[in-house]
Amino acid sequence: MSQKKGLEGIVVADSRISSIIGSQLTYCGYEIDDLAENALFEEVVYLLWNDRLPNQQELKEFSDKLFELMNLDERIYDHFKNYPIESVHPMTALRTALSFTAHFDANAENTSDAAQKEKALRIQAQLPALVASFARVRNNQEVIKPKKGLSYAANFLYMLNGETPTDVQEEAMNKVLVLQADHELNASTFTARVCVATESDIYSGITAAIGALKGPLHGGANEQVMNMLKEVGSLDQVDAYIQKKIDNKEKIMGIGHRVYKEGDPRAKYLKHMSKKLTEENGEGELFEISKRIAEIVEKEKGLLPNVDFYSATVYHSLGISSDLFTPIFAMSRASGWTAHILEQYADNRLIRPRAEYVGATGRKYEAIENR
Ligand SMILES: CC(=O)SCCNC(=O)CCNC(=O)[C@H](O)C(C)(C)COP(=O)(O)OP(=O)(O)OC[C@H]1O[C@@H](n2cnc3c(N)ncnc32)[C@H](O)[C@@H]1OP(=O)(O)O
Ligand SMILES: O=C([O-])CC(=O)C(=O)O
Repeated sequence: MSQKKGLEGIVVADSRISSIIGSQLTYCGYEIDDLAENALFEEVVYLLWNDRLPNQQELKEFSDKLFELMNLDERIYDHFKNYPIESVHPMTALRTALSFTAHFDANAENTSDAAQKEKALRIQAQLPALVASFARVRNNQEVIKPKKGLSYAANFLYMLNGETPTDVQEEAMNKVLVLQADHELNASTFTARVCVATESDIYSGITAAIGALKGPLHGGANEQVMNMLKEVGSLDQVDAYIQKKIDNKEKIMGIGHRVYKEGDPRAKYLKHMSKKLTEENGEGELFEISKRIAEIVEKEKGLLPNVDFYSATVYHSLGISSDLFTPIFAMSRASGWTAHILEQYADNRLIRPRAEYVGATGRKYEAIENR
């Protein structure tokens, strides 16, 4: 296949934010394993935006500011009530809602460095509140405001469920957020960079990125993985189900990657977490089904699980509805999107590739009655 289809392997930017070499992923020079084991998601966001980890005082100020901005304008909570709620996918809702939040930001069009950073912070803070409040409004539940003193991960679960999460739940959510925060020039990040390279605003860049993440070949795969597991139903059905998909040349969701050919380094954490959490919930069979799917696809096609494969059962074990999986991915990836947008602004040039014309030539306009 020609490289130009899908821009495979084509380097189009210099970036200091994340790097993929073989199966090694780093954020600003820190290995993903180190950060997944030790870091709070807020620290990772700070790292991606400032190219260094915060000290204690900086982290406190940063977390306080995030908390402050998490409280949405009442009109934003209210606007969800005007959605034809039963039919709106949460990613569609998020795409609209994030765009709507720009209406409440007096600095939306301000292009100073300070204003751009402030907007990044505002977006990062508002996303969990948007996802959680949409989920509650569609279920006819009261919206829950963030609680002071909780981490970003815990506050999201609190706003979603109305209960402070257990340590195990908070740790799992934090880890998933850290693991998905950035990933070089994936499709949604590239989308964000293309958008703001026209000197458009950061809200437009993030709205465009949410749209790109939604697709099942990208972030939308996590929801499809859960649908597949439900469809398979039980361990004894896996082999026949997957063989049929392979025979029909259908893609198996959560498997394969454009860059990683020897395995996605994030998947091993998520696999481990999936095993632990599903067993604790008495749903160990879901993990066993996932593991068997991965074994068959590796044997038959030589393809390995990506970040979306085991994250599905991790989210499911946290009691999260499957159509919220991709919005949660967006909450995490917003940190990378905004980091890349700020990097693009700092050294911008319009992104405008070429296409090779392969269509008809030499046609002449013909009057409509003669066609
Ligand atoms: C956060 C993320 O975005 S991670 C990716 C999430 N997406 C998914 O999980 C969706 C399923 N996976 C896929 O569709 C692909 O592997 C992608 C989109 C991730 C990568 O795609 P590309 O690099 O473009 O690979 P491409 O789609 O060209 O596949 C190459 C070959 O492997 C096959 N293949 C790739 N992924 C899969 C899969 N999941 N199941 C079955 N076959 C697959 C293709 O059918 C193709 O086979 P062929 O050469 O016989 O036609
Ligand atoms: O990099 C990619 O193409 C997809 C991916 O894994 C991500 O966005 O995390």
